[in-house]
Amino acid sequence: MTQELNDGLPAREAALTLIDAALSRRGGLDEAASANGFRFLEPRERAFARALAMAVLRHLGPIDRALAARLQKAPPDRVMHLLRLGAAQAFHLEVPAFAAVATSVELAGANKASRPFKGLVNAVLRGLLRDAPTPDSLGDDPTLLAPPWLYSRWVAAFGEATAREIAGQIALEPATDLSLKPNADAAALAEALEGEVLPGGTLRLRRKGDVAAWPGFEDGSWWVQDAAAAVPARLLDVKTGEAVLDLCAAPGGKTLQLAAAGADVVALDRSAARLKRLEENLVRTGLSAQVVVADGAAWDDARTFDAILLDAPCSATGTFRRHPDVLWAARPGDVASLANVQARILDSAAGRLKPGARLVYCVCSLEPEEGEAQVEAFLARRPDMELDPIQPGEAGAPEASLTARGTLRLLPHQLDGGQDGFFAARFRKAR
Ligand SMILES: C[S@@+](CC[C@H](N)C(=O)[O-])C[C@H]1O[C@@H](n2cnc3c(N)ncnc32)[C@H](O)[C@@H]1O
Repeated sequence: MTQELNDGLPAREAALTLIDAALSRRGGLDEAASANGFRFLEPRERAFARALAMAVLRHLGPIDRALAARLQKAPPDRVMHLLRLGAAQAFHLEVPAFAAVATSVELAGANKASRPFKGLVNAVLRGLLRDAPTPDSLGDDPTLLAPPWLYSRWVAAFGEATAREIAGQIALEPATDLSLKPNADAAALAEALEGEVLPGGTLRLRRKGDVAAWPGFEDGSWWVQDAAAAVPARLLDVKTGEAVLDLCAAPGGKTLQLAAAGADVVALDRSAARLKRLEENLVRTGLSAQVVVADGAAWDDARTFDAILLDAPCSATGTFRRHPDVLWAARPGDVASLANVQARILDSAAGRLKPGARLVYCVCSLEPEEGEAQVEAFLARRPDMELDPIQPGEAGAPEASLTARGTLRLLPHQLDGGQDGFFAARFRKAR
């Protein structure tokens, strides 16, 4: 083993931890990435470990299928992750085949649980690289990129052709999107950051790296927010001085939009830890909001509002471009139980609106139970609420995302370069 390959071993070992955490529990990847063992790696190693784990998770379906064809029975988890890591490096990260194999074999030998499988790791990876030398020959077919149960749901909801388009986005690395403060010079920032201004005003960049070092970060001219995630707050069209409640606010991308538009914002969330990030974002951007830690369904406060944004907790299946782990950690029962939570918070939101006030409900989910079905059930429960149809081209949303009902079903492939999957609907309370 050369020194150069040895240098990459801590990052690869850390990647194994990330993969294991991502596949074993919801939120596991983020948890593992903020654990001390990971944070104390050199920044370069940390970035490499993350890139390795992402490459595995973005291509997990096809990689696992190719490996399964070479394994008589499933090996222990660590061995399976090592095989996945070897395959992802060789097929998707331009790591030379010999290095992908040698480092996986070395790491197999470094641990008691995987040591007996050193020979298997070597043989399986060598065979795979010999017989399937390109990602295409590995079978990087969109229909394999999502877990089968989720893919079947997307076929049922959107049809086979659209489900393929959606799933095809799983393998692609997303751009970085920025939301700009209204007084920021979009053209100057676009030039400085080599970005493109999208309809609606999001600045899309291809650059990677430490965003805190980019022009405009320190002076709070922008914050990172996916193009689709920026749409719902625009739909509220808030005015200076309006009383606005952001009912599931943290880490605060949408609160910043509402505050930047001049509204008097209450930013509520159940998670104090996530609200800390929201407060840091407010300080950096020089914006203000009243921050409240509470359960949005049971907040003991009698105030009513001109507008409410409810970006509800959800299965987050639409965020797979940056969080491919959500696809593999989600369980079929999650959608129904989250839909119940959403309904409770929606009802609470309706009770906090002034007569004639607006409510925007959104979720970063691709699942109809959390979107279209949630809207119909809410309207049936609340005769005092009516749908306020969204107009074509409103808020910078691609026209293809507008449904016949006047809600938005933003799908990942509907924007050149991709976007998160989101659902949004706007309601108005009777006067
Ligand atoms: C999709 S995220 C919100 C993202 C945020 N709107 C933004 O743009 O940055 C959902 C949030 O709902 C919060 N949450 C979950 N259950 C809640 C509840 N019952 N009441 C209030 N917040 C809740 C979570 O802590 C999480 O921060």
